[in-house]
Amino acid sequence: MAPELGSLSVKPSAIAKPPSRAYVTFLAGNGDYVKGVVGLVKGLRKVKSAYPLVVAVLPDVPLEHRRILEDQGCIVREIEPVYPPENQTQFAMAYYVINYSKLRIWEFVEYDKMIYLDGDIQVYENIDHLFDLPDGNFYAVMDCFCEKTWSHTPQYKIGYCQQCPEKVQWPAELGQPPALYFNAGMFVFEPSIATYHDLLKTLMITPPTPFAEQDFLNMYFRNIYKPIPLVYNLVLAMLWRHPENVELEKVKVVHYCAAGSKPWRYTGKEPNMDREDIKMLVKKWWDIYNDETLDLKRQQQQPPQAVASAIPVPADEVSPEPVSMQPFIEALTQAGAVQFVAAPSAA
Ligand SMILES: O=c1ccn([C@@H]2O[C@H](COP(=O)(O)OP(=O)(O)O)[C@@H](O)[C@H]2O)c(=O)[nH]1
Ligand SMILES: OC[C@H]1O[C@H](O[C@@H]2[C@@H](O)[C@H](O)[C@@H](O)[C@H](O)[C@@H]2O)[C@H](O)[C@@H](O)[C@H]1O
Ligand SMILES: [Mn+2]
Repeated sequence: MAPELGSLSVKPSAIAKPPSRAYVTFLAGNGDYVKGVVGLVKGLRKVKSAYPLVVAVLPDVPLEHRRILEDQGCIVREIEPVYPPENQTQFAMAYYVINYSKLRIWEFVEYDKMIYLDGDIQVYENIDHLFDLPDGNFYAVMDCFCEKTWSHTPQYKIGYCQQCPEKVQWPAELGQPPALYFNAGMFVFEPSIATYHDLLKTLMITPPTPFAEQDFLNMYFRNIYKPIPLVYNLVLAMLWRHPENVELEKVKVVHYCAAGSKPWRYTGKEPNMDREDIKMLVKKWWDIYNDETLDLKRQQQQPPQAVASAIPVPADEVSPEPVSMQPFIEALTQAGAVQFVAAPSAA
């Protein structure tokens, strides 16, 4: 029976709900990584990201730190730690054992899509367009195997790196070259309860390895991993290990993961830390961290019309141009296993 006009009702499922998206980071301990997260949320604000920053905090993150983050507009979510099975593994860094707790973010299913960023990452150009990448894949930037932290691996021992596979050929007697391997400091993913439970179940039967959850995530997502250009996660060691692959002026996201490069602990004494580009990137981080006009409280005190002028946003960052995803998507659909996903032209 045709419904009367007045009684027309639209099925809830017919009302398309806007996709729910957020950036997410991970914070553990009562130390100084909270500064990294404050810098990150201010950086996302400076590039006018349209999405919030969720912070997955372990129980040991003090209330004072949680308040600082909430005052900056972060959504603070407490998570329980995740530990790998009992093991004798020597992690590349002893504290890496706590990084398995990152796996809890797959449980944040109130979001359809999330971009994970380490707390030692800064976003210098808007990357919101990455949320429009096709669903069903795991997007991240390829890592580099040349730092001493990799000295336990066969690729390090023969001088092979995926960043320059033609420089030292992978010897046939070692079988297939290693699968493409991503840095787990930044990735685009879709939270899912089924994936979350399967991740934890798989973890319990997977012997831990030196790069902890990064190795585990590479193994787990190897069939749907799609490399994205390094402009989305500049692992600092690339500057001295593969300068030919880096166009610093095009880099959108910097990952302060090289030893001695955490801006809030920077002394300039460790190897490579006296480089001019490192000093410039550390200053760039501090400029945002110290910029009070980027503090949420300050912004809320000013009438909206004043806010736009209060933040001296460089011309190329003013209301970021919509980025066409087509080139990205075409590259993805054509990409076999190996090719990069080319950055969109306007990116
Ligand atoms: O004491 C710590 C160690 C790590 N982390 C979090 O875990 C991430 C991964 O650790 P880190 O970035 O130090 O690893 P790297 O990328 O330098 O290897 C950090 O960015 C933080 O988000 C933290 O909050 N507290
Ligand atoms: O727990 C393992 C960690 O492994 C990764 O860091 C490494 C990796 O990038 C190496 O390639 C570098 O040589 C090294 O300096 C750097 O610390 C992730 O950045 C981090 O989020 C986390 O997953
Ligand atoms: Mn990191």
